[in-house]
Amino acid sequence: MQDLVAKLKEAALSTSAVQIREAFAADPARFERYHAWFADLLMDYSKTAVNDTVLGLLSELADKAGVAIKREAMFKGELINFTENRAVLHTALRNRSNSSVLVDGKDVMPEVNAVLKAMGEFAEGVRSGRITGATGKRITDVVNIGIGGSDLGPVMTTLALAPYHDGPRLHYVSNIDAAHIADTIRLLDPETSLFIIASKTFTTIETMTNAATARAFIAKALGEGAVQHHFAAVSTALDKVAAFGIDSTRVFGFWDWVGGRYSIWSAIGLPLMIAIGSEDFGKFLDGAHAMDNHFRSAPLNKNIPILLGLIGYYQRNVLGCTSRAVIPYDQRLSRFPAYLQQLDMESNGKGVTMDGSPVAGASGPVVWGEPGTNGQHAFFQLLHQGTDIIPVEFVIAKQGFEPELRYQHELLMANCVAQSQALLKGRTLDEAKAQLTAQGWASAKADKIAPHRVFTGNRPSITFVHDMLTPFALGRLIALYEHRVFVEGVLYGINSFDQWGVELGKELATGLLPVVQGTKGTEGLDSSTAGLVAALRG
Ligand SMILES: O=P(O)(O)OC[C@H]1O[C@](O)(CO)[C@@H](O)[C@@H]1O
Repeated sequence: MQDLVAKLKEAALSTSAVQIREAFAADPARFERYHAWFADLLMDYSKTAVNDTVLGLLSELADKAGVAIKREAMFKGELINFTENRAVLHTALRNRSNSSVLVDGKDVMPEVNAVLKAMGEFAEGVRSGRITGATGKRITDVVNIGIGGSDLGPVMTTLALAPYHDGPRLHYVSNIDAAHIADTIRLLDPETSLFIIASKTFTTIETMTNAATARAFIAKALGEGAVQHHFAAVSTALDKVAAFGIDSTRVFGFWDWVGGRYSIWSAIGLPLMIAIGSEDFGKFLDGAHAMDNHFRSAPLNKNIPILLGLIGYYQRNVLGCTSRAVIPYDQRLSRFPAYLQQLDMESNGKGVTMDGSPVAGASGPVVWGEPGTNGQHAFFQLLHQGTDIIPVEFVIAKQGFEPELRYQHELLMANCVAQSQALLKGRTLDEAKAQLTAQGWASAKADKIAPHRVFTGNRPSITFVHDMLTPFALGRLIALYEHRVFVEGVLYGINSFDQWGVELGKELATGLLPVVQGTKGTEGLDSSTAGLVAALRG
């Protein structure tokens, strides 16, 4: 592996000697060579610093790291999350072919289908008004209480699919900060509210605490007996859900082989299903399944998740880019970057390889972003003229859902393409001077100001274009990014499916609670921690 990385570093020197902008000048058909289609989804990666040598070496690296073998191991339910002794089978949740998927010799598909059916019945019952609150009133507001993977997926997808939202209003409460639940409850009529407690483990302190607050809200307003009518739960820990007092007919299970950040396809997707209906939720699963099939079968040079993973790895580990920005030119994808932060950074933010030795180079980058065009008026300055090179990934649809406002969509598209063009092209000192002189500036003044108006250009971006942000397209897009994270994880040689890095803070918070409450002293704490606790206690 390391010899290939060294060769890639050499190749990268020659590529950057060529520069992306010059590569376009030298090869007018560059786009033809460096783009891929999957149905209506286009990936344009011609504006990245790759050439055939780099792609050839990356493909060798993928072979050597065993991307194809490990991909099959994942789809077949092998225990690839070895630190937790678990299979990784979010793909089974959207296995629309229904072919059997074995875990420990047992086909998981009958259970997957049974939960999906139960979710559908419940969701349609709430949507139609057949399932009501304790006083017989129709449910108008559904509140999902969960955090991390039990929140980000449903929140992000509910916003993304707003044009399909014809069920009750959805609210999401995640933060332990009382402000979150208080501000939500203030909007609710208890008689017409349904709470879904979503937690894989059913132990997460934020979720359990917010759930208790919600329970008290219902019990106080409608009596203890009403609780069963106003709560449902999604979890793998059915015993703990029963102890909370949620009726077993309103509990939707999933399995330890579904990672939290990969769980939107499971019963964790229940709020989305209530919002858009089971039929459109099925189309969302169809889209992800289509991407799974593409990932499994397309040749490497046409395989969009593999290409995205290879280029992501190259930018991070060979070119040394420490972060990447994902900029959807789609307001409804406003939470997509936040969703990707958990997906990518909780998966690939690791320091040791599978055998426990330190990662040789870098592992996953910082992932961040905001929708365009808003980002243009905030942080794009740094993307264009800052000293760090930050690869950008743009996502845009050919059509919006507002045909009567087509002009606005045209402006959105023009801006998206213009940003990738500006990152590539830049503006030289001579061009900046010429522009100022043409505007009538005196030569000395133009000389002084021109350097501030120079854009280095040659800044990489990938652009995804699809027809429209339908449930199918959204499922496909999320699955695409899941598989890119998988590919990069294999190249880094790490386990992308555990998350031990979140444990220490949780443990320490538990220990600090009595100190913050004042029932335990600050002895033994470092002076900063003790000082902060003292300041907070006042
Ligand atoms: O669904 P749970 O068990 O409440 O966990 C919530 C989130 O907490 C984490 O374990 C990290 O703190 C995530 O991986 C997970 O998505």
